[in-house]
Amino acid sequence: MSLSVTALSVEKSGTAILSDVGFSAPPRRITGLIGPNGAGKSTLLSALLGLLPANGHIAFEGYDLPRLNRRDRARLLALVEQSAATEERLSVRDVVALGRIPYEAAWQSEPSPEDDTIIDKALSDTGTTGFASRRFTTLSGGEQQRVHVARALAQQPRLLLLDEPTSHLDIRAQLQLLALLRQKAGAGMTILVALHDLNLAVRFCDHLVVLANGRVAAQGSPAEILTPELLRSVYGVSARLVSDTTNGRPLIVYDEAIAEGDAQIPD
Ligand SMILES: Nc1ncnc2c1ncn2[C@@H]1O[C@H](COP(=O)(O)OP(=O)(O)OP(=O)(O)O)[C@@H](O)[C@H]1O
Repeated sequence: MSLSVTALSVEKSGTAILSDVGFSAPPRRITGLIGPNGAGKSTLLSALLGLLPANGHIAFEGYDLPRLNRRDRARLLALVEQSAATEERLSVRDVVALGRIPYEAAWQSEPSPEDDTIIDKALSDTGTTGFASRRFTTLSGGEQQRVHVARALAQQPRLLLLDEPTSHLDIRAQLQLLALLRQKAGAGMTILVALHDLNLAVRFCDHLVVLANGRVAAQGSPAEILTPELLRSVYGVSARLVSDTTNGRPLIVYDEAIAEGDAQIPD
């Protein structure tokens, strides 16, 4: 069953940040959450994880997510945040092991042999095995980002949420991460990923949800919804879509930012 969000609203400091947001993310697929700066993508991901008070309905695989306790929710879904504070002294392996906390028995102080296998797999999937014994804070931004993905994978979620997971990655690491997400979706994970790179979104996502001004401006397959009109009205750019014969998906070629008054961002 899909992730289904209905009439979701979030306020911060008395300001409406998300209003009447409704969308679904198909199971075992990658859904891209796109939209300009400030559209509400991070707020939406935090609300799905239950980190913010929100009104509305969030259902996943028959569960009413806001009604689940923290531990059950953490076994069902994981979030890779844009930036996450991490305890200074932890090794990379310790950070990834945090993903196993929702499964720990009350008396358990060390990861079990089964946990160790899962942690090893998460490290190798993200190409971070070589850093395992390093102190996390000594890693570069891109290396840290991959470790945060490993921590979320170690959580073995059925629903994986990622907030701009490619922002610090070089192009090879970006392609590797998105290929890994495709593999995880193929193996049964439902994935919702906020992305700024629309060409990556077109190439790797099965479904897109476009946020603008805290509302859903469009949702559907990349080919259906990414039109020059949408790029103009939501992002304020003039752009063309050209066909890429290698994978049948279009490529976006950006021409220029249009004058602010010309963009018609939906209210
Ligand atoms: N405490 C607050 N009070 C008022 N507005 C806030 C508060 N916190 C966040 N906002 C606003 O909420 C909006 C949505 O922020 P959010 O971080 O969800 O956007 P985003 O789509 O993830 O942006 P980006 O692409 O820049 O990461 C922004 O305009 C932000 O300024």
